[in-house]
Amino acid sequence: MPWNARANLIRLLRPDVLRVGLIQTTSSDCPEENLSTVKGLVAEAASKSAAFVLTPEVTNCVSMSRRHQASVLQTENEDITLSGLRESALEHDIWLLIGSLALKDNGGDGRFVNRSFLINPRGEIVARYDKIHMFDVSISATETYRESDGYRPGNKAALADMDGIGLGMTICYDLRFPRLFRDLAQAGAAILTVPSAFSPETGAAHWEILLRARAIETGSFVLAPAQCGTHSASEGRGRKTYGHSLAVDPWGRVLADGGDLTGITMVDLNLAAVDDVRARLPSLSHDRPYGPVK
Ligand SMILES: O=C(O)CNC(=O)[C@H](CS)NC(=O)CCC(=O)C(=O)O
Repeated sequence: MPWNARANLIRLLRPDVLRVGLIQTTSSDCPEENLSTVKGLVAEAASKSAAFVLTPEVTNCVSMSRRHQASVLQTENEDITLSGLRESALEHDIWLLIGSLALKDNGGDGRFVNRSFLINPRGEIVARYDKIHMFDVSISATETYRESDGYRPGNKAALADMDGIGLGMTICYDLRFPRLFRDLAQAGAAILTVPSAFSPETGAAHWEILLRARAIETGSFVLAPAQCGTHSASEGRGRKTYGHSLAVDPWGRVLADGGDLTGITMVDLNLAAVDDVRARLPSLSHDRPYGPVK
């Protein structure tokens, strides 16, 4: 299909081939600064002909200080990152997954939400997903996280329609819950997104193998844009993240790895691989009932 043959259909490089840009950043705890960095990277990905661009978890603000978050985070309606990146999608005529934004929640219980957005080339929000599984983990004495102290978990899976491509939306720690990925794929997802801010320790041990496992189990593409490096913090302790934004094909092959540094990783997805792999190895349709485990 030629470029822009139909305004309502996603741009393909050639039949079945979707060009994707994974953005890897080291977001600070300053939303204005992060927005300007990410807008630049989105423009760069678009100039390299990406039709679909993805940003990591908490694109707008990486902070371990609930007090600082309370002073800089905004509600969805006010958020400058959301409005700024919707403009970028429109300007560059791309689909955009904002991996997630930390937001104040209207009418919630006072906690923030960790929310992913799919934006279409007209700059409209077509899907939202609130992270379901909270990273409440003590990896070591110095490495502890209590995500549910600050964030209210979601309770709804999100399957979005990206011009006919089923997109299953997840975030970071969700990666450890394979049933969510299976449910999304069985409901029609061909691409599963896992925007992340993984810890360096668990990242080195688990990141690639879990992403590849989710791709293999579901016969889907897995796209995982990630935060990387050492995040500066004006308040509270700083934080390090693992990086290695990854694109995996439905056979479990790593198509691209963003390494340790900020920037864009471009990758072309041959969408026909989804049907091809699922036809050759149809485990996604081979579930059998087995009753409760006793
Ligand atoms: O806290 C925020 O502002 C945004 N949330 C995150 O960065 C979350 C909770 S700390 N990170 C993860 O889920 C990493 C999971 C991970 O590293 C693993 O599963 O091993």
